[in-house]
Amino acid sequence: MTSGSLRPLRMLFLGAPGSGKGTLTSRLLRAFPQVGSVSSGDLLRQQMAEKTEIGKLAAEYISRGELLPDEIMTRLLIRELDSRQWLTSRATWLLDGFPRTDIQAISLHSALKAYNADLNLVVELKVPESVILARIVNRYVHVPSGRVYNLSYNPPKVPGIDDVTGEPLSRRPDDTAEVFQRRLDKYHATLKPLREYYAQAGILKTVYGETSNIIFPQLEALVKDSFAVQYVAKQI
Ligand SMILES: Nc1nc2c(ncn2[C@@H]2O[C@H](COP(=O)(O)OP(=O)(O)O)[C@@H](O)[C@H]2O)c(=O)[nH]1
Ligand SMILES: Nc1ncnc2c1ncn2[C@@H]1O[C@H](COP(=O)(O)OP(=O)(O)O)[C@@H](O)[C@H]1O
Repeated sequence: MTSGSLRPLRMLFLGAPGSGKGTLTSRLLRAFPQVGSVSSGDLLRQQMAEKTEIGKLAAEYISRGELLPDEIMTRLLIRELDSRQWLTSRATWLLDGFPRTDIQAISLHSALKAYNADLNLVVELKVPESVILARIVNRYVHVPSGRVYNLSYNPPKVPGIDDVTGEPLSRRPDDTAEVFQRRLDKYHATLKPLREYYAQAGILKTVYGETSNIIFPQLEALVKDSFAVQYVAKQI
């Protein structure tokens, strides 16, 4: 149910690579159809597939498990939010993968403040590293849609083929054990100041679990109870 007193949801997902941000975002959007989402990683992979200038640059950084420069990512994401008409106090959206550094968080805050459209919920996913390392080797993605599969957890109906479009799935160039470890190290290095920034702002919440099925109900409750978002029947 929506109510006048509750605010539109503007949420950021924080979580280690492979912790389930993409998976949980898809489930949240099914439960709350009004919410839109932007994944910075998906945006970059689409740019890479289209071989744009930024896509070629992204390929270099992503293959090394390094973060792209803050100002490039901030410009890309603000442009994306603007193109979706989300820079307004009435907008409801979810960000996955950006901001990822405190510099990006400060830049996003100053951009959104001007529209009275700032983030009002940051959720950190806490999943044991041993669990996520095992997932990465089985991850397949459908780049155009951002849909995520896993050979053991949620395999495609037809091997190597996206369930919805019938287009081919692909492995991510940064999902090798070596590059993944670098991304994990980078995540830990950038998380602390980012977590402190949002804890200071009073909008940081944490959800825990070894599986997305354990985490999802925690997420659903966080969103349903505090924000003006339409909730459709429980997702099976
Ligand atoms: N075994 C298992 N795999 C999962 C679970 N949740 C997500 N996955 C898979 O683990 C991989 C990482 O999930 P993803 O949503 O891409 O994580 P992200 O990198 O944080 O966006 C994907 O292949 C998912 O299909 C889970 O609860 N159990
Ligand atoms: N906000 C960002 N700042 C800098 N680089 C980014 C950002 N978002 C994504 N990237 C680049 O794209 C890669 C893939 O991002 P993403 O799909 O979010 O990966 P994961 O969630 O598995 O870490 C990152 O490892 C990084 O190289």
